[in-house]
Amino acid sequence: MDDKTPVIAFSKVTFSYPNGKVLFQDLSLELAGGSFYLVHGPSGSGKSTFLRLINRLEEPSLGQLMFEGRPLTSYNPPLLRREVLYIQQTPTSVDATVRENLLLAFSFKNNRDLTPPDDDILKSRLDNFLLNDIRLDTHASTLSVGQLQRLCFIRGLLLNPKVLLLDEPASALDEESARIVEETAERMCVESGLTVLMVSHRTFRPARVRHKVLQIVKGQIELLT
Ligand SMILES: Nc1ncnc2c1ncn2[C@@H]1O[C@H](COP(=O)(O)OP(=O)(O)OP(=O)(O)O)[C@@H](O)[C@H]1O
Repeated sequence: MDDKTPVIAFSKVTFSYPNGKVLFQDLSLELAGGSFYLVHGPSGSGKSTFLRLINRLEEPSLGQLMFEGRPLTSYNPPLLRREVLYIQQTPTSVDATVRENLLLAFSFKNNRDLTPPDDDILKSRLDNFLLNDIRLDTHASTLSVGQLQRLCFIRGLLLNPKVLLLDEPASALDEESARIVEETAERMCVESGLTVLMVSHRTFRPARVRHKVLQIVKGQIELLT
């Protein structure tokens, strides 16, 4: 892949749910690697669906998507989802400790090539997100929604994705925690070349990187810079 290859490309993508409602019609769009995109649009316009198309949680009815110049369909979905990571609005956990939840993806067969981080690293990540009073042996079911939302964010970042799809990552967070999540995504974009797409109803605007806005309007997406 050369520098000019878009990290994600939509080519004539049409998408509708089984009830027939067409959300995207003949959509073509290129997203540049290492950029920070805010995804805007009215409620129900398709922001979550747009993100879910990018890591194959939804499949287009027509057209195709590419990741780093290759059709999404040519990737093994679990490996694709490791590099193109979707963090959904409602945090999810398994019935286990905080440590086991953080390391969940490392137990998957497809991720056996990855080295799981040790407890010191996990603790420091929790500290960075104002979760310093949570022990790794704590059962995840005792966490609040806001704490779980941060846990899911940390868990995703441990996989070092290339593209981060954030669907309202701060919806359950207080102002300080929300800023930490948003600024961490921004810092990783600036320092590690992570491509970020963020749906957010907050007024967050990245300060260190020139962001772009993807505005969903009537089945199309306008790129505003
Ligand atoms: N699984 C589904 N089956 C049928 N329709 C769906 C499904 N998921 C979403 N929709 C519909 O598709 C449309 C877009 O939903 P989506 O969640 O992508 O919008 P959104 O812009 O993220 O909304 P919000 O800002 O309210 O979260 C909505 O009208 C929704 O009701």
